[in-house]
Amino acid sequence: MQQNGDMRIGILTSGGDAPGLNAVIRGAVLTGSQTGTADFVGFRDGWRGLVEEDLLPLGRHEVKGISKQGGTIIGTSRTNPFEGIGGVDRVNEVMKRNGIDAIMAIGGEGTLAAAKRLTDAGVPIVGVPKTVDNDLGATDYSFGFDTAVGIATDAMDRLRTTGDSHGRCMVAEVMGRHVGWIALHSGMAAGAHVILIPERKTSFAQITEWVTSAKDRGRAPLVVVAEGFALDNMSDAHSERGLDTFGRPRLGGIGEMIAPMIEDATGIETRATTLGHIQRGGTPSAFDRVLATRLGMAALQCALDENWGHMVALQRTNIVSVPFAEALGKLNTVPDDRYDEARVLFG
Ligand SMILES: Nc1ncnc2c1ncn2[C@@H]1O[C@H](COP(=O)(O)OP(=O)(O)O)[C@@H](O)[C@H]1O
Ligand SMILES: O=P(O)(O)OC[C@H]1O[C@](O)(COP(=O)(O)O)[C@@H](O)[C@@H]1O
Ligand SMILES: [Mg+2]
Repeated sequence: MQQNGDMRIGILTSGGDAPGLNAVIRGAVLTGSQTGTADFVGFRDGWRGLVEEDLLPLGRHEVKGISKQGGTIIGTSRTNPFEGIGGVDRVNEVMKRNGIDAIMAIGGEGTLAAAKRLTDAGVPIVGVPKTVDNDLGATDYSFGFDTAVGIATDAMDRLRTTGDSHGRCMVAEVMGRHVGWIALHSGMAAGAHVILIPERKTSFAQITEWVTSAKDRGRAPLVVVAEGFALDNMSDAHSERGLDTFGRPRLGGIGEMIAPMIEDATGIETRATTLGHIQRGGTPSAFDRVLATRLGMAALQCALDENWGHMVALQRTNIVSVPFAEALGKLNTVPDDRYDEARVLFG
């Protein structure tokens, strides 16, 4: 690891939490301490802690044993760093007063968009991609996704035994606002008879055909649906819970919506389960802990190299760094051939 003297870095976690955030923090903090290259402070609750100057110490002691803990020990929020008392001048002032040389921002596309605006204005920031949905471009996988898939698969295995016992159709709704990676992977792993993802609008007639064909073979049909899925006659994803703090529709409820429709159309008793935030909670998988630790270590190196405006990413098995613009350029959607491959086994 390059020695750049002591750099003081402020870490923040922003946006929805994801299992592995703590492992990123630990990876960066321990490496800085071990190599004598950097020390760290935390900003509480994402950009809020930065603009409101709400800091906490982040040394070896604070990160002891946290890579197996879900959530984030420094808190998260959806504060916009440009709103209220925020803005570039305020960020510079808080950094200067606290002797902070650089910021490590761990977040999804919203957080990285904010980070890009600040970096473009001269604030030294490096990024770490975070998304359970796995929807960020430029990184093959992000931590949290593997854990979410594991939790969803376990839930579906359980839904299948109760579904089999009653001969029911079970509908499982999983996360996935714009992309269907969690649905595709957990659905394949659990042997679902139907997988519905935001990238592929599907007719209700096609869904009932798959459900009926599975039932006719003596199976209890399992339908996996991503929260962002829309039927081919719907213009937007189903939303019935108002807006989030950033003004976006809160998704969820498509499973509950289609379950009675399936029952009415096929005569098969149908139940819906929404997995919701269970997918984001608790212990990260070993894969996510390793990925998150490596990303934290690499993000520190990115800062020591003064590679501002870059985020670290997993490409094949390597950790690389890419400009924010590249990461934000395009969503990591499920390619048609991956969906078509799974579709062969539907019904
Ligand atoms: N273009 C932007 N400019 C400034 N702040 C932004 C921008 N986009 C998002 N943000 C801030 O970053 C926060 C986190 O983004 P969000 O999309 O909610 O989570 P994530 O980073 O997980 O994708 C948002 O609530 C918002 O306050
Ligand atoms: O309930 P919250 O925190 O507003 O978040 C819900 C959204 O966050 C997500 O879990 C995605 O989070 P990521 O940004 O980690 O991909 C979506 O699947 C869901 O729509
Ligand atoms: Mg987001």
